[in-house]
Amino acid sequence: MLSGSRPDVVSLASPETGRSREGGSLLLRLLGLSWAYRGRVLRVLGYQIVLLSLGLAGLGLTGLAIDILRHRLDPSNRLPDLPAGLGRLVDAEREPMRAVLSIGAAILAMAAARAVINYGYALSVGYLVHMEIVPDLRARVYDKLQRLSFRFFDANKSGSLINRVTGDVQLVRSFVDGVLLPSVIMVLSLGVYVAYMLRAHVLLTLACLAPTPLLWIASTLFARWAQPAYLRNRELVDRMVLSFTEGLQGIQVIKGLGREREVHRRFDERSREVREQQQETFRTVSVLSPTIDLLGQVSLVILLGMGGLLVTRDRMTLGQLVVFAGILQQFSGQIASMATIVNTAQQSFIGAKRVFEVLDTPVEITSPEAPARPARVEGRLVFERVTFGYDPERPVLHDVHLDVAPGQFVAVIGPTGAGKSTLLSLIPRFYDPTSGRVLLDGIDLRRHDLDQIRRRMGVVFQDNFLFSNTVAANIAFGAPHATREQIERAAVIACAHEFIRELPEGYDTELGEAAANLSGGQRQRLAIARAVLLDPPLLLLDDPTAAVDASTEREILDAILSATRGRTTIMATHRAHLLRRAHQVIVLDRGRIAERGTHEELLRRRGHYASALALHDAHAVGARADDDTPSRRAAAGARAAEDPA
Ligand SMILES: Nc1ncnc2c1ncn2[C@@H]1O[C@H](COP(=O)(O)OP(=O)(O)OP(=O)(O)O)[C@@H](O)[C@H]1O
Repeated sequence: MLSGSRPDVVSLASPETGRSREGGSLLLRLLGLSWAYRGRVLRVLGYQIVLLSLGLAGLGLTGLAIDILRHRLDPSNRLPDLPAGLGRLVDAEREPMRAVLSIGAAILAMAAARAVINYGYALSVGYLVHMEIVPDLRARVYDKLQRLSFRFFDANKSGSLINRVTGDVQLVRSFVDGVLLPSVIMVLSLGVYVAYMLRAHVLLTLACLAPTPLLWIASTLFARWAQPAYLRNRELVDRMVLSFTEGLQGIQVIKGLGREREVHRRFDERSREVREQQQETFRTVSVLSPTIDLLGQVSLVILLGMGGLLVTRDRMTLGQLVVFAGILQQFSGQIASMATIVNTAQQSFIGAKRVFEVLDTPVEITSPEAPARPARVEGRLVFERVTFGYDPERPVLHDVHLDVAPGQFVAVIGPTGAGKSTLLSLIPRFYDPTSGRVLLDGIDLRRHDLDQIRRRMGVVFQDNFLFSNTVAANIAFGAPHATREQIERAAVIACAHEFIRELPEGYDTELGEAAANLSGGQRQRLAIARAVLLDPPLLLLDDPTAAVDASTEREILDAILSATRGRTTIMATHRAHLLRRAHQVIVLDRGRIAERGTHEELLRRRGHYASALALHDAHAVGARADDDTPSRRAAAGARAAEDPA
């Protein structure tokens, strides 16, 4: 026997648990992710190496021009050696101005080349992050969310999930274009600059680089502060997004109860929390950049003092000092960009942690390695001593036994919270039992191929989601390759064909968001058509008449009865019209089967069943609770049984 799956943690890690996975492993993982795009990353770096070389060559040429001019003004100053190509074209000794102008033209040509290469670089980076990394990662997170089990969605708020697919994926992307590429470029440039400076003057270089360790200290201190601040920010944004989506999804209730102001105020509060936290973060982040900038300027002051001394003592030419200063300025510029890199890195680590949490969550409900794939499903369904709890310590179904023969119609009735929906949700394996087994045609559901069994079950809920697409596409949602004939046949079974034909464009009519342009009864019939499209041997209906008013109930009842014909059907319902037609009625009470039998048998017993029917009847007519004595309930149950619908 298979044991029930009981993962202890499906909730995404809290900040505390998340911290253990920080640092090195996160960085390695991000590097691993970037490795998948190494071709384009290398191309982008190639562009940068060319840009760097051109920049350095331009600076070197500027130094040459200055030294040629110095020699012209005072011939005792050494005339620099021109690069071979330029030396052959012009004699700097005899025609210094021509030499300077030629150098100027070369610098201009190189600047033009840099502009073109910069354009190619920008395009390449844009393509890499926006056309490759973000869509790939978003698809991976979305795909994982689709495969995760209901337990995961019970434990995690939609605001946080939405934010992970949208904002956090962008933060992960920023690791590539905001951290990895700039860091490699920075290290490369700094390496070249330092080599260049060392060649010009070792002591001067070491003196100028003396403040550099302070930069690392500043960055480390910042990183330590920033991680928790950025994590808190993501959580606050989660709450704001949740408040926003609830405001949209619950708009009917909000307006119905006149609570717009209250809801607006709550959203404002969430938004204010984000704003205030961001403001605080911004204040601290803003200290980093000037600090690093200031340290860079200290190097320049050292250069001016020491470099000036070297020139006056003729240990260095003025041109060399100018080139040195230019390179040091570039060096400081790169160091200043470190502030942005460190800041982006902290944000991308937090985003990555949250994205990886989703990607790493184990998929609790899966197919076995070698699943049973029976060619035909007869539809015999057996619950064998099934106990289940959303929290395994607190079962909501206790020791449930049930044997449903192929083609039988079983109705489940019971007071609210008795466990009817829960019982139904174990059949398509939305959850697995904590103990016991559910068998389909004698095989444990957990041994079946998950997709195959789900495709062989039609499911209709109390309130069914329809997509903003055509009527036909909605009916064929579970079977996109269904023919128009199959779609229409399903609609006929669901008593929906007539009203669909009367829609402006029939089956091609576009439904609005959540099918707001249809009535409740019409929406429910489309859901029934969707469930019966591929003629599933099993049909599960969870109180399908609950969300519709009395006037549309009759047409749905006909649709339901037509859909159940010839299939094993399990339906949670309180409708006497349906209960009377069930082969077996199960009465659930606090997660246990309290009674079972046919409608008539159970009515005669005047026990739980009669009470449950009566309770429903009493609610339906708005009876007062204090009238709800057992004898009244039984009598009302008998009345409900007479009710044709
Ligand atoms: N996703 C969930 N997570 C945790 N507890 C849940 C979840 N869904 C239902 N429950 C709890 O399980 C118990 C059974 O709920 P269930 O929805 O199965 O009852 P029901 O008989 O279908 O009720 P109703 O007639 O009101 O739909 C209830 O106590 C409910 O609070």
